[in-house]
This record gives sequence, C-alpha cells and structure tokens, in this order.
Amino acid sequence: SDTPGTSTGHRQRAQSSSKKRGVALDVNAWRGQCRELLRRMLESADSEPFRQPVDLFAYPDYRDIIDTPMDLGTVSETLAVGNYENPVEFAKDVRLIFSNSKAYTPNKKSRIYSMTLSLSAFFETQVLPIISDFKSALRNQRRSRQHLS
Ligand SMILES: Cc1ccc(C(=O)N2CCN(C(=O)NCc3cccnc3)CC2)o1
Repeated sequence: SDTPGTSTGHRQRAQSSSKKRGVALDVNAWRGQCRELLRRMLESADSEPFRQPVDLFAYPDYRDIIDTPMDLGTVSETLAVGNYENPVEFAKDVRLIFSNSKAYTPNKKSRIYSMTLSLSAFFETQVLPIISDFKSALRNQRRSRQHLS
C-alpha cells in the first residue's frame, strides 16, 4: 500500500472547480429552478383549484378533514421571501397540496382530484432532478470545504 499522506488526489479534487459531470453544481440554483417550476404549474389549467387557499364558505367542512391547508400561492410567496432553506422543504409543501386534495375528495373520480393527479405527476418528474442536483452540489461543497479545514 502506498505511504499514508502522500496521495495528493484529495488536494487536486478539492482544488478542481465545482464543475463535475459537465454541470456547475451551484447550491443556490434550486431557488430559480423551483420558481420556474411553479410558474409552469400555475400556467396549467390543472392548477386552477390550487392557486389560492380553499374557500371555507364553499367547503365548510374542509378544516374538519384538513389540518394544514396549503396552496400554490402560499408556496410561491414562501419561496419569494426566502423562507425555504432547500428544495426538499419546497417539495414538502407542494406535496401537502396534493395529499390534502386526496384526503378531502369525496371520491377518486371528482374533477378536482383528477386535476391533482395530473398536476402532481408533472410536479414529481420536474422536482426530482432539482433535488438531486442540489444534494450533489451540497456534497461537492462539503467535500471542497472539508479540504480547507
Ligand atoms: C371537491 C373536491 C375534491 C378535492 C377538492 C380539493 O382538493 N379542494 C377543495 C376545493 N378547492 C378550493 O376551494 N380552492 C380554492 C379556490 C377558490 C376559488 C376558486 N377556485 C379555487 C381546492 C382544494 O375539492
């Protein structure tokens, strides 16, 4: 085995730019990517029931069933004021919109629930690479900072 401490591999790796696999791993890129994903969801007709908080006068039993209401307008505002620390927290709130709809719907054939299904299918395909790119950027950042310590 080679002499311990002689390998410079870790030094070279840390000094390399944060470009890996040809893409820049920017730990802040997720915020703009999530804003763009929200914009695309809001332009879809399927998001219409989810753009603002549920109208409790139209659905008086809503809070008997749903503990934590959530909607895309609230998610958009939270993202804009910087109250999400990472894309996982963002995804958690968006997923809450869909789980609330699934919990509240009287049957799985309701129109609004079918909109939930298509919108959440689109969301999951789009948010997955945002979250995995963020996690690799974080790993990369920790690896390079670790070298500096
Ligand atoms: C029947 C059924 C099954 C599942 C659902 C459901 O997920 N919601 C209840 C109704 N929702 C709202 O009131 N959105 C606010 C709103 C206000 C004014 C105009 N548009 C939308 C969306 C959430 O409703």
